[in-house]
Amino acid sequence: MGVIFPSSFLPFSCTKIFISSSSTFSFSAQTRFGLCFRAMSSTSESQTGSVSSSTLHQVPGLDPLEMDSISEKTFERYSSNTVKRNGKGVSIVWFRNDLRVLDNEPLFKAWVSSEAVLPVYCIDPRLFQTTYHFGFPKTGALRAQFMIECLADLKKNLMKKGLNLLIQHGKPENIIPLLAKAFAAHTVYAHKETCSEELQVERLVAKSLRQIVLSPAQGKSSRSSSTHNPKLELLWGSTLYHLDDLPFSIDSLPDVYTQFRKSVEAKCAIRGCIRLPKSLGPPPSIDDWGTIPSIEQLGLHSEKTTKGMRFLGGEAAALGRVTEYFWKKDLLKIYKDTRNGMLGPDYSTKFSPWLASGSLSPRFVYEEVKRYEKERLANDSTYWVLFELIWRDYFRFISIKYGNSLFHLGGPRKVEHRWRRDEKLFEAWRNGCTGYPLIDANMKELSASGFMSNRGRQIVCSFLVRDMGIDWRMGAEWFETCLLDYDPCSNYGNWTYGAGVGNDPREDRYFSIPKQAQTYDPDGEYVAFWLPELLPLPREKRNFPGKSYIEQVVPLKFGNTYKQHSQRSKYGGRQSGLQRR
Ligand SMILES: Cc1cc2nc3c(=O)[nH]c(=O)nc-3n(C[C@H](O)[C@H](O)[C@H](O)COP(=O)(O)OP(=O)(O)OC[C@H]3O[C@@H](n4cnc5c(N)ncnc54)[C@H](O)[C@@H]3O)c2cc1C
Ligand SMILES: Nc1ncnc2c1ncn2[C@@H]1O[C@H](COP(=O)(O)OP(=O)(O)OP(=O)(O)O)[C@@H](O)[C@H]1O
Repeated sequence: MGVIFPSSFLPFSCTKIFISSSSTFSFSAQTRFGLCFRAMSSTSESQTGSVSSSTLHQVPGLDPLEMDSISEKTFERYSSNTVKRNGKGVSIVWFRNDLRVLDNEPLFKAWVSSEAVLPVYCIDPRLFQTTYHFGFPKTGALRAQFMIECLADLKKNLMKKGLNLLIQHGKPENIIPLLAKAFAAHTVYAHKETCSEELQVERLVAKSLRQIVLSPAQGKSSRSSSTHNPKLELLWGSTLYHLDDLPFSIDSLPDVYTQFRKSVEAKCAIRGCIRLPKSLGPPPSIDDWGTIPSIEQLGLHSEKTTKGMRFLGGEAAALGRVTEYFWKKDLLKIYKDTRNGMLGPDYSTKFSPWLASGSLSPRFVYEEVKRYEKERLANDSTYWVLFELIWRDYFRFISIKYGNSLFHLGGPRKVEHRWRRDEKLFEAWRNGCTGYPLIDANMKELSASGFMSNRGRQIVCSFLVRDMGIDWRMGAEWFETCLLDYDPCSNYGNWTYGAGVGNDPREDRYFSIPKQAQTYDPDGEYVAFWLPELLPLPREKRNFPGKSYIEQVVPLKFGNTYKQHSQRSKYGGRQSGLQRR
């Protein structure tokens, strides 16, 4: 099919970047291999006590050949010889936040229903504009880099399956219909999203496809004798439990997590992963498949992670991380005991960046947990990973039920509260200069690596909204910029929880900094890693450095020391301290 394409273009205006960059780093397969990383041993640093403030961990800590071999074997294990193709003409797969081959239903359906599949990814300029209220970069450089790596790996994996990935720069509603017309595609398959920005794009794509008229003579796609429009078929595929299998309608989805979890666990089964044939080819004939952009072409400056964790984007890395965490390091069996850690790659799975980009299917994680339980052991820890993944499901389904109120100041419960928008305080929080080492270390980790532990996220969220009294959406939007695993449902869902405007049965989720420091960083290893100036202090002083550290920008709501805090609580302070879940 010798069709001439609209050539790639870059309609982006340069976005202001908030995090400064000291060096340039342009991704290529070669540079990825060439980077110097220290591989992790099977125990985390916090367990061994050997913290070096310059440590950089690649996640996963596997070499590229090992990752390739893991993904080959996994694809092999998940391929099917029995599925049959029975369609005509061309179908399009519009990739969105589902940058994977394994367990990808749109890809499967497109293959079954056509003679040729055209996989497309549109680099949407809106993703590189600014956040809704406070004008931060919508996508920070580290997540953009991660996305670039995901695209490179997706292209590679599709090529292994006999296809390719067409990369186009522009809005899907402009590009997809042009392609549908050029290839006389009968259907565009994609995964369904739930938040209004993504839903709006779906509506626009559907609308512009309706304006494309294909004659019966166009392509081999027409099954009828009359003219027709290409269809947009949206499929559910981002959660463990399928939307259609929920035991309640979305309107009556339980607001309380525990009720939601118990109900789905009792009444729903998790569907098996979709199995694809070994080859999905041939693709339609295309002269120019487009190029994966560099970070600069996205209007951003490259940033290099030099300490902490450096996550590799892509499905091969995602499958590698599952293998590393479950099978190689055998960490699944202790997950529940380690998951509240903050330092190093091994206290928790670190699956979230790949889950958010869709390079990893939660159903695949489920099947791996079950395999591990069968082949190694089943305990509270093996179950707890699923428990946490159900939180992810919960926030996604809540986003359908509550729509935009998830993003509104009063949250789903429409809570009235006076919030501050003190820029100076916010800047201190964002830059990690609050005078509280635990807050500062976490915020520095976020800026430097695009990641923060769940414990850290809860602590810095509580500090911003409770101790500083700042509009929680400022924090949520900053997380939106920085997080590699940014996902609107999990991010805004957790922030509404932390701000007390979500559906949390515990209304005042206050985290006492001194108590959190004493419980989760008793030797100050975490804070000394991110704030090396604290390293010379005695371990018990690192979280309580007094005048030897920068001045505290606000007092704590319930006092500055753990002791004081306990006394106040006794005399009527709100419930605080350890907030495990
Ligand atoms: C204020 C705040 C903002 C957050 N923003 C995001 C976000 O944008 N994207 C995101 O994926 N997670 C978010 N989380 C949830 C959680 O912090 C991360 O999913 C987790 O830290 C990722 O690390 P992990 O993969 O090692 O998690 P693990 O502890 O290994 O958990 C396994 C998986 O379970 C899911 N999960 C665990 N905890 C939660 C949770 N509280 N909510 C939803 N899913 C969960 C994640 O998919 C995670 O990968 C946020 C939490 C808070 C408190
Ligand atoms: N994927 C997403 N990422 C971040 N924010 C999102 C996403 N999808 C939707 N939103 C948020 O949803 C909100 C939609 O705002 P909008 O004002 O259009 O909603 P609304 O319900 O009409 O609000 P209002 O009632 O105040 O007019 C914005 O805050 C926007 O940032």
